[in-house]
Amino acid sequence: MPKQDEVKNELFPLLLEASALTFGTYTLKSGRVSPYFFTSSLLHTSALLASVARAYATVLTSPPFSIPSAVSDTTDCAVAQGHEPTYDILFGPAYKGIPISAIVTRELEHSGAPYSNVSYAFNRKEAKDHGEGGIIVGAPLKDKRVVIIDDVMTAGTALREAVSIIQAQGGIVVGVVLLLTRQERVSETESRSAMQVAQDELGVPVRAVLTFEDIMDAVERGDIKGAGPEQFEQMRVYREKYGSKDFEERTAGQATR
Ligand SMILES: O=P(O)(O)OC[C@H]1O[C@H](OP(=O)(O)OP(=O)(O)O)[C@H](O)[C@@H]1O
Ligand SMILES: O=C(O)c1cc(=O)[nH]c(=O)[nH]1
Repeated sequence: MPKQDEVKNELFPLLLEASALTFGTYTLKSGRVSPYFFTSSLLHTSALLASVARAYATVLTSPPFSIPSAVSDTTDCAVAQGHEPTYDILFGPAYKGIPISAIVTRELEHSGAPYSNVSYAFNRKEAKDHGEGGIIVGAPLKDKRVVIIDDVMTAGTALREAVSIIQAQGGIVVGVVLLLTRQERVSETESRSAMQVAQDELGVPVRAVLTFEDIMDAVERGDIKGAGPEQFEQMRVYREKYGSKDFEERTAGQATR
């Protein structure tokens, strides 16, 4: 089983146990009214934080975020020296991205010497006008390769804000890693997902440990306490309204295979 599927299988039941996924009526940052909500702020125990950190770190230490290290030619045959990161900094957008960027940076220390200088940074939602001032906390971003780490992506507003903050500081966005992509269209006029738009426009990899499809499948199987056929139908209707084009294309492709 691919490493990233193993991570998903380990993490998903823990998220459910922590009630990080709930069903009801929720107004989102985008103004959309959703029948489900993912609350990463409930992942606050040391055991859960450890699992969350491992999940992100697994993605970040695998291609395309990590690449084989420079080969050594001290002998006639070149020998690969493991992997090294393609990034210098993990950036967590305020607020929920903040603890995540810190715990994942800490977790990377277990991945060997090439990761020991990976740093974290995050923004303040309001600029500080005393002390060190400014809106960035953590590593300076100028000329650094930055991966954005967030919990969930819906319409991509938080991601766009993070990209402009990083670019204004002279940083270079080289990737995005999320816990959950809700696979929604960006807007009425942009039917691609926020994830696809970010990949197309920034030209960088965007990955999520879990997808909306994973949640739908789990609800359909009856694996989630408090979510049955009624919730499945509400999610189906919500997907009709806000599902992205790339999501539709993939499910159509699966149906014809
Ligand atoms: O893709 P989008 O439509 O932007 O929605 C997703 C964003 O919304 C939430 O943050 P939010 O800013 O609501 O709150 P927080 O301060 O609790 O992190 C979430 O943590 C994502 O960052
Ligand atoms: O789009 C959002 O605002 C949003 C969705 C979600 O599932 N969880 C969250 O924290 N924010």
